[in-house]
Amino acid sequence: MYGQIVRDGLVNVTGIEDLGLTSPVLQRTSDAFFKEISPFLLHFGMFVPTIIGQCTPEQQAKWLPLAMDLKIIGTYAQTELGHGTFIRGLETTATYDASTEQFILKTPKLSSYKWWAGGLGKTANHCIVLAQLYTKGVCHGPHPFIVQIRDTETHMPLPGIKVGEIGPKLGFNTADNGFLGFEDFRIPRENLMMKNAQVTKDGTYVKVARHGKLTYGTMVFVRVMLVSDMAYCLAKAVTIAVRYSAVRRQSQPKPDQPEPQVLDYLTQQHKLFICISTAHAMKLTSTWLWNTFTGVLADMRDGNTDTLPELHALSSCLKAISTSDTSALIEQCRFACGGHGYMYSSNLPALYSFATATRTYEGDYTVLLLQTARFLVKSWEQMDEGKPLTPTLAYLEQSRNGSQVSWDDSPEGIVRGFDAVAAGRIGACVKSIRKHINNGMDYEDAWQMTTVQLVGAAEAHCRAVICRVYRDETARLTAGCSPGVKAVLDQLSTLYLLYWALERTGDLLRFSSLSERDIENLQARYEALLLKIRPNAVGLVDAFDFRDEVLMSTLGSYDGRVYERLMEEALKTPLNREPVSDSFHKYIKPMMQGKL
Ligand SMILES: CCCCCCCC/C=C\CCCC(=O)SCCNC(=O)CCNC(=O)[C@H](O)C(C)(C)COP(=O)(O)OP(=O)(O)OC[C@H]1O[C@@H](n2cnc3c(N)ncnc32)[C@H](O)[C@@H]1OP(=O)(O)O
Ligand SMILES: Cc1cc2nc3c(=O)[nH]c(=O)nc-3n(C[C@H](O)[C@H](O)[C@H](O)COP(=O)(O)OP(=O)(O)OC[C@H]3O[C@@H](n4cnc5c(N)ncnc54)[C@H](O)[C@@H]3O)c2cc1C
Repeated sequence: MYGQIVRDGLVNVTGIEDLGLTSPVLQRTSDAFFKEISPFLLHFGMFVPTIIGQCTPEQQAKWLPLAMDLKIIGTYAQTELGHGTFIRGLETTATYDASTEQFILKTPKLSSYKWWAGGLGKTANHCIVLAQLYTKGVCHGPHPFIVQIRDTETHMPLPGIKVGEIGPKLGFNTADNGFLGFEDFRIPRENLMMKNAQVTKDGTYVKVARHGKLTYGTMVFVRVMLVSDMAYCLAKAVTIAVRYSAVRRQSQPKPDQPEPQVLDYLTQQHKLFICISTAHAMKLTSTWLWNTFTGVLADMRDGNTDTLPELHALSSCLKAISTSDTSALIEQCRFACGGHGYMYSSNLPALYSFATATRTYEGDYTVLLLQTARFLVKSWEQMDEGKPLTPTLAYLEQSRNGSQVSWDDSPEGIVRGFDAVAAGRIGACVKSIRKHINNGMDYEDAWQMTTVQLVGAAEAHCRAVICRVYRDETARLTAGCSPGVKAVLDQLSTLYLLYWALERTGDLLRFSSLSERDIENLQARYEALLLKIRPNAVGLVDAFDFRDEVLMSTLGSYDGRVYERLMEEALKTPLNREPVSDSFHKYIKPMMQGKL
């Protein structure tokens, strides 16, 4: 299994590199090789971006060509057995020895061992290691180091290195996630990645970057990328589920009628059409986020880090919500396919196991939403002090006078409704924190007592951002489309708004003038829209344009030969090589004969 996945991975990487293909094609072409994950994912996904983001030009000149030519294979080892979220609590140390101009790496306890890095177990010979930097007896916090861990000729672990694979997981079982321990392992001073901080030969620590969190830059980049990855992953899952639902016929609602396509059931449309809308919503939002990200990078190149906090807040909540929504909706796609959706050959289990992992890695869902909440509360307090708000928080102004937003069920009105919900929930959090403080709590305890509400406020803010971006970008991009295409894409964006308005009626009743009758109207409009989308459902997923080789699904292939493909895959199962398993003769027959 591992050998084959490495072979496929190299064919994929070297083949595409030779063809000089761009990342979208890389993304689609890669998926034609793996149902799960390549052991080389972290090399290109984090090792190379960290060299670019954390190394000086001189260091890049040394390491980047080696990495891009696959002369070294890397990964990103930050998480430890004992710490993942709390980076400032990482236990691996890098202590500078000025007499030899080296750092000494140590994992002092079992809990200090690096754990999880993709490709670390058996594939990588280098890695980025986040370690607490000590020099002249002072700890300067977590810093990135580039560390060779295996001999590039023999691939044997270097002396002082303990490395191996962490074992089976829910998914990602071809990712070769590993563990790594250091026993007084020495690396040259130059292996500290010195773009944001340096250590001179005599051990003097020099802070270069104005912002203390630029070390975390790779995580922001990956979070931004993951939003796009989620759109792509969900689009594959809903392509499989909609195509299968068009082929599958089941039950007999009317005695004199043939069994209908299950796609004709309104409940099936309710399960699946939000998945089509969400794939579009996340793709458009990810492009908007990417443009925001590149804008902040440009500002930072000019020495201006003022826009970084908003980018951190946006990337955190959009990564959390996109991965959470995608995990839930891919599972919904599986549910929609009945028993055959549970077959590994459907590819829905593998898509689910990938998506649900993203809810955790690169920042746990709750933790990242609390990071966004921290920014929202600070923004509210700045608004109270009369300071200007950042663009994505302009809606807070509407809540300043505390008046309730009047409900308007037009698409723009619903977007304003979500703004009102976000503003109201943030305001409620601020009120809760202040109440606890007035009752004698310190700020940290008052914050902790409000965290359940804070997570909800961050989710509401993120939903409001997605709704607004999805609607605005759809309007902008369909301006030049044919009326037919515009109508269908408008239906999808309206469906997203109606779906989430119905999911959040409690909040809308609390923070707008929404009435019971309005809710009835929303429900009726939603159901009517499902029926309108039905005729275009298969065309909409075909438009995602996944080749069968990329979908890798017995249920989602373009020709619809579902039952033939299921049987073809079943007959390939090793257990079907012989009519009678040798376990019969070894165990079952003796048992039947009372001889066990
Ligand atoms: C081709 C591309 C392909 C991409 C796809 C690749 C897929 C690869 C597959 C799998 C890889 C998985 C890899 C990993 O999982 S790597 C490990 C990821 N780990 C994490 O994400 C850890 C999450 N934890 C954190 O981010 C932080 O610990 C924290 C939760 C933010 C808390 O940190 P800390 O306690 O230091 O921070 P505070 O809460 O006290 O905040 C201090 C101030 O710093 C600001 N801050 C925090 N983080 C950032 C950041 N990333 N960027 C900018 N600013 C940040 C925070 O807002 C506070 O600011 P303030 O002004 O409010 O004080
Ligand atoms: C498939 C996969 C691949 C991975 N690949 C890599 C990799 O290549 N490199 C790497 O370095 N890491 C990798 N990781 C590790 C990943 O980054 C961590 O698992 C993730 O950051 C979460 O940290 P944790 O596991 O310590 O969970 P914890 O933070 O211990 O979370 C446990 C629980 O505590 C809660 N919690 C934690 N802190 C707070 C808080 N402040 N407030 C409220 N609740 C809190 C969480 O919400 C969660 O419910 C990978 C993980 C997975 C699953």
